[in-house]
Amino acid sequence: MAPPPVSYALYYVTGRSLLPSSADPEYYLTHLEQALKGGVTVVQIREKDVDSRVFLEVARKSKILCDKYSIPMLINDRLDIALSVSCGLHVGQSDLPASLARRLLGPDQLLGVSVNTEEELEEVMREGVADYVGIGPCYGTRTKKDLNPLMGTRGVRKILERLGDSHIKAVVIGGITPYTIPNVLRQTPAPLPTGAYRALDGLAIVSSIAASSDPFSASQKLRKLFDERLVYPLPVPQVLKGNEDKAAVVVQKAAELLEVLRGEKKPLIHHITNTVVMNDCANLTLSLGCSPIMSSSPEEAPSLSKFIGCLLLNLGTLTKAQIHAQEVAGIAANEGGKPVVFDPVGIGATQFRREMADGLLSAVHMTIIKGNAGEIGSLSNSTEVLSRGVDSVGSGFKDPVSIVRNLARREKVIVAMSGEVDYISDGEITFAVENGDKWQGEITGSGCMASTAVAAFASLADESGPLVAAVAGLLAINVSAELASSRSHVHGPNTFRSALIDEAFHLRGEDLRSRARVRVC
Ligand SMILES: Nc1ncnc2c1ncn2[C@@H]1O[C@H](COP(=O)(O)OP(=O)(O)O)[C@@H](O)[C@H]1O
Ligand SMILES: Cc1ncsc1CCOP(=O)(O)O
Repeated sequence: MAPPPVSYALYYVTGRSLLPSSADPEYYLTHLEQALKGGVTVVQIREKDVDSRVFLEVARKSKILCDKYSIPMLINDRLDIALSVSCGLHVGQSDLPASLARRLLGPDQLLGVSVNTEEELEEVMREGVADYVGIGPCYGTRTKKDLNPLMGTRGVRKILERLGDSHIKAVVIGGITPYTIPNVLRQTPAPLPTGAYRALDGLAIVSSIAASSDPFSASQKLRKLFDERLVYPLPVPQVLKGNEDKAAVVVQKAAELLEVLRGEKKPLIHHITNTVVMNDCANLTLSLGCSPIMSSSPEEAPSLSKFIGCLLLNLGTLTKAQIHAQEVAGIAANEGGKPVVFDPVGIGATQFRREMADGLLSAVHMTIIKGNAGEIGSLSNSTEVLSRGVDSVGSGFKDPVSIVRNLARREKVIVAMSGEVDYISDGEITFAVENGDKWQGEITGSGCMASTAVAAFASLADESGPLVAAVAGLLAINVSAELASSRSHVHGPNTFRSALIDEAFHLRGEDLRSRARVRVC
C-alpha cells in the first residue's frame, strides 16, 4: 500500500541549542514529543557542530518518537545519518547535489532542497528528484549563520509563481513566527495564468517551537494559523453575491454607508501622510463625518491602533523616519484587524520610493492600495504609464481593467486606480467610477484626498467589505467634486478646493444615488 501523502503544514526544524533548558538530555525528547502532540507534521533534525556519534544518537531517538506519532522525519545535510536511521534527507545548496542524494537514498525516502533564487529552483525542477523545496530565508533570523539574501514575501511569491502547478511541494523558512505568519500566508500565494493560485504547502519553523518552554501550545497555535489561512481566490463578498445588478448594489451600499458616517459613530482615521495635503485631508475627514488624527510618531501608533477605524499610509513626503512609523503603525493595525489604506504617492519617481514601498508592502498587509495610473503602473512593473514626480503622465493604460485586476490578485488587496475614470478591483470583480471633474486634476492633493475618502468608508469595511468601501470613497469624492465645480463662485483651483470640502460636508446618500456613473467592467 502506498504511504499516506505527507502534510507539510507544520514543518519543525529542530535546534537543540535553542531549547529553553538543556541541562537534562532527556529534555530534548520530551520537548520534541510535546511538539509532535501539538500538531507538527514533519520533523527535520538539524545538528550543527556536533560529533557524528552524538548526531546519530539524537537521530535514532528522534526517529523512534516520530514513528510513534507516524510523523515523517528527515535529517539535515548528513546522508550517512539519514541512511543509518532510514529516514529522509534535506540538502542545502552547498551540500550533496540532490540527484546524487536521491540515487543513494533510494526512491522511497523524502528528499528536500533549500532554494533562495529562481535559478536554484529551475535546477531543482530540471532534476526532478526532490519532493519539496524549502524557500528562504523569508525574514531575518538569529538561528542560522551565513544567511542568503532575505527574500521577503514577494521573493517567496516569485518562487511559487515559477513552481506553478508542479507536484513539488513548498515550505517557507526564515523568521516564520506567529507575528509574521498572517502576512506570509496572505502575500505569498502566486496567481497563475489559469486563475488558480500556487500557495505554500507549509511553514518551516525553528525558534518559535524550539525556544518555547511550552512546545505543545506553540505548535498548536502555529498549526491553527496555517490551517485557518485564507484560500485564494476568495469568495465573492456577501453583498455582491446575488443576481442583482452589481453596480446598482454598490451604489446603494455606498449611499447607506455615507448615512452611517453621518451618524454618531465618527470613526477615527489615522493619517501618516505628506505635509503638502495634511490640512486638506484632515478637513475632508471631518466633512465626511469622521475624526482625523495626523500623527507620525511610532511611539503612539500601537496605542492609537486600538481606537482607530482605519489607518492611511501616504508616501508623499516620505523620510526614513516616517516609513518606520508607517511600518510600526501598519503592523499594529494588522494585528488589531484594522483596515489599512496605502497611497504610494510618486512611487514611480525614484528608486528610494520604490525600495521604501517594497519594504512596507512586505511588512504590512494593506487592505486597499489607491494610486494614480503612474503609481499603479509602477507597482505593477509596467512602463506603459509613467510618472512625473507625484503626477501621472500620458493618456492611461490600453487595458486598465487587467492592470488593476492583476495587481489585486498578486497583492491580495483591493486596488483602486484614479484618473478621469477610476477602476477598482478585488482581483475578481472590477468596477469603473466615471464621476469626477477636471478641476480635480488642477489642484495638488486631489489623489490624497481621494485616499482619505476611501479610508473614511474603509472604516466601515466590516459592514460591506473593502471593495464596496473603496468604490464608495471614490464615488463620494468625485460626486462632491462635480457639485463643487457647478457652484457659481468656483472660478479657479483655490475656490474649487474649498468648495470640494464644503460639498463633501453636505453630501448625502441621495446625491450618490442620483449622480452615480458606476459600471461593472
Ligand atoms: N479629468 C478628470 N475627470 C474626472 N475626475 C478626475 C479627473 N482627474 C482626476 N479625477 C479624480 O481626481 C481624483 C484624483 O485622481 P488623480 O488625479 O488620478 O490622482 P493624483 O492627484 O494622485 O494624480 C480621483 O478621485 C479621480 O477620479
Ligand atoms: C506635490 C506633492 N509633493 C509631495 S506630496 C504632494 C501632493 C501629492 O498630491 P496628489 O498625488 O494627491 O495630487
